[in-house]
Amino acid sequence: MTTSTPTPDQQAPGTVVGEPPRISVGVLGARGRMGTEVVKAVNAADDLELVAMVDEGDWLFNVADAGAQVVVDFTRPDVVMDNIRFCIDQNISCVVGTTGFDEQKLATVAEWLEPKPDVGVVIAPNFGIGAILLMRFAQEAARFFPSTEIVELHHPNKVDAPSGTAVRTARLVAAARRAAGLPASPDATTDSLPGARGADVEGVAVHAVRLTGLVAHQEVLMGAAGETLTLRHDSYDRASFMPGVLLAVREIGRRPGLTVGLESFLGL
Ligand SMILES: NC(=O)C1=CN([C@@H]2O[C@H](COP(=O)(O)OP(=O)(O)OC[C@H]3O[C@@H](n4cnc5c(N)ncnc54)[C@H](OP(=O)(O)O)[C@@H]3O)[C@@H](O)[C@H]2O)C=CC1
Ligand SMILES: O=C(O)C1=N[C@H](C(=O)O)C[C@H](O)C1
Repeated sequence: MTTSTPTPDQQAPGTVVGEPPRISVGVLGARGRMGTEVVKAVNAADDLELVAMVDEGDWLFNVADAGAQVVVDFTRPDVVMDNIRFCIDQNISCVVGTTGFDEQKLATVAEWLEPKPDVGVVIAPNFGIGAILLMRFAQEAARFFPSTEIVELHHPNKVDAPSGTAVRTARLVAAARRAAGLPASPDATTDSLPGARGADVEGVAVHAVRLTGLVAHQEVLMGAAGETLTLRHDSYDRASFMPGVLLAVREIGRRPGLTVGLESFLGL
């Protein structure tokens, strides 16, 4: 099917001719590592308009006063819930990349959204398309391997460990293992030094490396008798997260309620 823009004489009476209205976007954590990149990406997009930039100590009402329709949050796990609550109260949809969400926090956000049928919130631990695909591949492969461990590797200033992506990947792998009726992993969990075997996320060991020079990387290692499968994703630049963030900003107005992960926005 081909489409063309109607000329003024073909236009229905009362229809305004011209570009569709731009989506007004506010950024929380705007001067942070991710926020800076989001500001750049929004400014470069013809269909989006940056209307507010908020950091710690700034007046959060700025985003509402500026008429933001969508807020993007890359702040800190200890402040993100207050930000989401504020936005929902103000009928502003949210695209949240900040990490630190457990089932209880997700349920709380879903509850806040119940009386707000026009507000959407998407909470995604990773907006990188490759990272999202890695999670899906790990979920698919998990049932074929008795052993799975996850190694996540990040820049030294990361605020949390393990990463939100690694925790979500481990939970998806654990769910796939349970669904397939796999017994607990056969791998020894004893460590002679505390921490040597990593963190236990629903029976999946997660190891966190922090290293100058890295950005965001993850390996999922799976083992069976005589073979291993290694899935690896590397974000070498924070630009890698931007197509996912912009997709979420454009889509969230059409997706009321809570969405966890970007998978459904990608048709996965
Ligand atoms: N989902 C994804 O794809 C990705 C998620 N992340 C996650 O995003 C989060 C941020 O990461 P990163 O950008 O590296 O962190 P930074 O520390 O670089 O940025 C956080 C920013 O948030 C600001 N901030 C702190 N408190 C508030 C507040 N109450 N309101 C508004 N702004 C506030 C900070 O300001 P100040 O410095 O003045 O305190 C800072 O500018 C982390 O949870 C990280 O894991 C990161 C990359 C990708
Ligand atoms: O803090 C980061 O940098 C990142 N945080 C997210 C996470 O914790 O999973 C996403 C990505 O790994 C980068």
